[in-house]
Amino acid sequence: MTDAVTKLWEPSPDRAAAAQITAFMQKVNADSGAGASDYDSLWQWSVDNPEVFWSALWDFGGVVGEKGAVILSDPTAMPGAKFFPQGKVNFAENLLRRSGDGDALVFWGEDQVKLRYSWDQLREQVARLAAAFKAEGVGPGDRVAAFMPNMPQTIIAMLAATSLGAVWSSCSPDFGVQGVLDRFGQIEPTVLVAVEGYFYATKTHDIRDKVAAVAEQLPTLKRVLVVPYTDADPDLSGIRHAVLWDAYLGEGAAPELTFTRMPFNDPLYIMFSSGTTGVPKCIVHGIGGTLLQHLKEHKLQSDVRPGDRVFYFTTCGWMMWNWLVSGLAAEAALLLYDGSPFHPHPDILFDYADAEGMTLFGTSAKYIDHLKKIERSPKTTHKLDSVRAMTSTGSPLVPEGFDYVYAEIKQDIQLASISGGTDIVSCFVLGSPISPVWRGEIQKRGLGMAVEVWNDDGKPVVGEKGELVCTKPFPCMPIYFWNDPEGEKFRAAYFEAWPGVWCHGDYVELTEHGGMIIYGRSDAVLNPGGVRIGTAEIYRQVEQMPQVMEALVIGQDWDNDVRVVLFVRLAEGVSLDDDLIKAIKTKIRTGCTPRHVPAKVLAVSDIPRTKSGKIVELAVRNVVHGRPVKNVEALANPEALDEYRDRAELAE
Ligand SMILES: CC(=O)CC(=O)O
Repeated sequence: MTDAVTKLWEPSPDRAAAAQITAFMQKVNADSGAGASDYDSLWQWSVDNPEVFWSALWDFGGVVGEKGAVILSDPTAMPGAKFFPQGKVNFAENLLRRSGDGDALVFWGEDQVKLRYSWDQLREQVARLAAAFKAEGVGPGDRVAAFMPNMPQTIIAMLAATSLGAVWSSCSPDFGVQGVLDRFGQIEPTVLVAVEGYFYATKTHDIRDKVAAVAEQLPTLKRVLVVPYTDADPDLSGIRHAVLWDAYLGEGAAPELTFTRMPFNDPLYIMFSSGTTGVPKCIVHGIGGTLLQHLKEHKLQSDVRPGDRVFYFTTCGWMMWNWLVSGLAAEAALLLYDGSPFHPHPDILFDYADAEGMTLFGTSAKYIDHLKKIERSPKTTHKLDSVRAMTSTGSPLVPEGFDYVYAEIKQDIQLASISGGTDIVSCFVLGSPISPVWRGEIQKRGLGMAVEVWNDDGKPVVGEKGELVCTKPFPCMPIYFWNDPEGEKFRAAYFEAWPGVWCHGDYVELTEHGGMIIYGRSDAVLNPGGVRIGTAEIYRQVEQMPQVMEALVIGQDWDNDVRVVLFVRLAEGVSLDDDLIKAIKTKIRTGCTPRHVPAKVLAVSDIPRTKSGKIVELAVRNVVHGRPVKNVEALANPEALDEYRDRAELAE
């Protein structure tokens, strides 16, 4: 049920000609006879020739390291294929390839703290910290964990750890003690890097008690390195093994920075599944796979160039932080922000864009939806001259969100809705700087990613809804799950539906433009009367209504069938009377089909979400069915679930 689709943007011929992906295409045409003339033919060649493609990408991305003679071993084993099995790289070495006094990191902690590091200063800080870590005994394979905001010291610590071949894992300081222990307790870190407090929505949060409790319960810790953020001289007497950042880094001449080159497929990051279905799974990503994939996504798919200024609104508990920091490998400066994106006022990120010459503005669909709801018009209040691309993720960006960006933010911009996630620390589908943007569609499938949409019979379909699958190995597949020696949890997570094929769990449609529409998570699909409905189809309709701020929809088991139940958070001063319920149902009936119309519409004051902002349909479904919700620690607002429990309206 795709509407007539409008082309909203197209790169000018000059812009397309100057894009790095064009240079890459010319190179592989000349060197390897790729015969590509546009994005789609380049994509086809890349998935048909994975060894040539990923090897060419290594060269084009200027990867620092040793490639080895073998590009791909066991090419048909999935899982099991290995890219660059003899390759050796160091992640930090690749990110610190630039030097000089130009900006490498800029930081705004809301409007409270501003910091700036040049490439040389960044390198010096990394060198000091790496030497201190090394003296502590940190080496290859050891885990360094961070309980940190998205600030420069987090990146410095990651680079110092990975320069030594250590493995990095992070979560944001709004996590509760149990949430941190559920994650870091599994991976047994040697060092914890933490702040003493953080700012959110202009308030200061002192987290020393949380840090102390975490340190107490992580027996493997040798050191807790504390970054003073909200208080320059905090009392750390309650935190075992605590030392302040400056004291730990030391004074005097900085030591020389060296890099331990590690096997390409050794661990770099440990990420965590959102964990609302049990203790979070520890997803381990490899050094080389992450590096190569991010080089591709930055340079080719987002046209990030040396000297660019890349921003993503993220915490370091979300994989978009890992994606952002790799921008250093494309020689871009990173614009970091921590805190609320709406404080001290709703335009703060646009102030940041103008003040710092932002070139890529990365954000979430929820942020765009919210700006639209509160009727901001950044194009009239800000210049935004430097911004060439905007990316959106976290949940599907609806067609009206595309309209809003072009009408109210900027007309000449590549708007790339992107999607993949923690499981691959990157994207399956994302932007193409040489292709049009069609309303409501993610532009393209990522180069080298053999993404298809399969129907229930496991047949590829176009223009029909189905499962997003990837049929061939790709380098940024997790290398394994932590504490899963036989790989059982790993296989169960991705390869159960179709052996040998990655099934991502997204309910999607491949369009005639080679673009993708995401209708929601497959496990949240509603099934009234046996008809499959993606949750995003319903959100798209109700969130257009000014009375509705946000919505969450589930299927409730009812009378041997499933009925659709819609929860709405209403705008201030609006109440859910019969007229509004009728208007909501009419909007859904006319925008979708009678099958989509909810049997029940209920008002709630809050929508539960994970700490990275994703609404948790499955947790609500469990609460409504009286089933336990595992690991509520993963939620930003677990108390919100109470409103969904034992609702009398859902018993009749
Ligand atoms: C790239 C993404 O898919 C990010 C996310 O939604 O988690």
